[in-house]
Amino acid sequence: MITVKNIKKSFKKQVVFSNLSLSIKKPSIACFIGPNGIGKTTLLKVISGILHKDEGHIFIDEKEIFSTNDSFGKVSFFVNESILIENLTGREHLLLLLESQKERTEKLINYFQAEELMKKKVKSYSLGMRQILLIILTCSFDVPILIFDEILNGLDPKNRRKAMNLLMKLKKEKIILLSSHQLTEISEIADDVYFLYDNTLEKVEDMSQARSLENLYLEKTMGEFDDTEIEI
Ligand SMILES: Nc1ncnc2c1ncn2[C@@H]1O[C@H](COP(=O)(O)OP(=O)(O)OP(=O)(O)O)[C@@H](O)[C@H]1O
Repeated sequence: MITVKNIKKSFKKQVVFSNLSLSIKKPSIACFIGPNGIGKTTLLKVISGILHKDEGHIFIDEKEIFSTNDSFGKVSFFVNESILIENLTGREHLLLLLESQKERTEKLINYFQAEELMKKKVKSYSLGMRQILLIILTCSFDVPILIFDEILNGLDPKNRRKAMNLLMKLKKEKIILLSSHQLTEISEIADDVYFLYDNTLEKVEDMSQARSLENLYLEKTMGEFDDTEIEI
């Protein structure tokens, strides 16, 4: 269970968000959507304890989270590809994992048919290959909360479908937090969608009412929409 109460985060003078609250009580997929630069990644990092918040409270299973020390063993989050080490192979990254996670990891490698990928150095990886490694690393931890930032980015249709099926399976027993711009896929797998915009976190109450999540998104951000033709 995750409870977020009135959190605020700023970088120097820039307030990214303030007074945001959220409660997720049962295993499910919750996805954060919203414009570029609005604060989705920052919110995921704050919830996981990677970034310190300025104000407010975060509780995971009633334990207050101040840093990754508090979320350790409860949350798996590999932030994004910047965490990968270019001169190591995929397999060498897996050496960071505990012995108890190895069986799970091998199942994931097999699932993504990533045996060859694991032998290569990360510096030779494409965007999609990096994403697969991040998914394998994150899911190797059998913890109650998994967090993915833009997990579906760069995956080809087959691997995207595999990743979605994996999330659908894992959500039966875990809370999964995602950020994404892939609204069609998100409307297929997410139980709850939260729209981060204008310093509010609005839950999309009835996704069936919206003709599609994308239409809803465009309606909300229409004021910003500028269809001026480019002079080039
Ligand atoms: N380490 C940092 N130092 C200073 N500003 C930061 C830092 N990280 C993020 N920001 C700023 O915080 C704001 C939110 O960024 P964030 O990465 O959370 O957005 P996002 O919603 O995930 O965007 P996108 O959809 O483009 O990935 C942006 O204005 C960004 O420039």
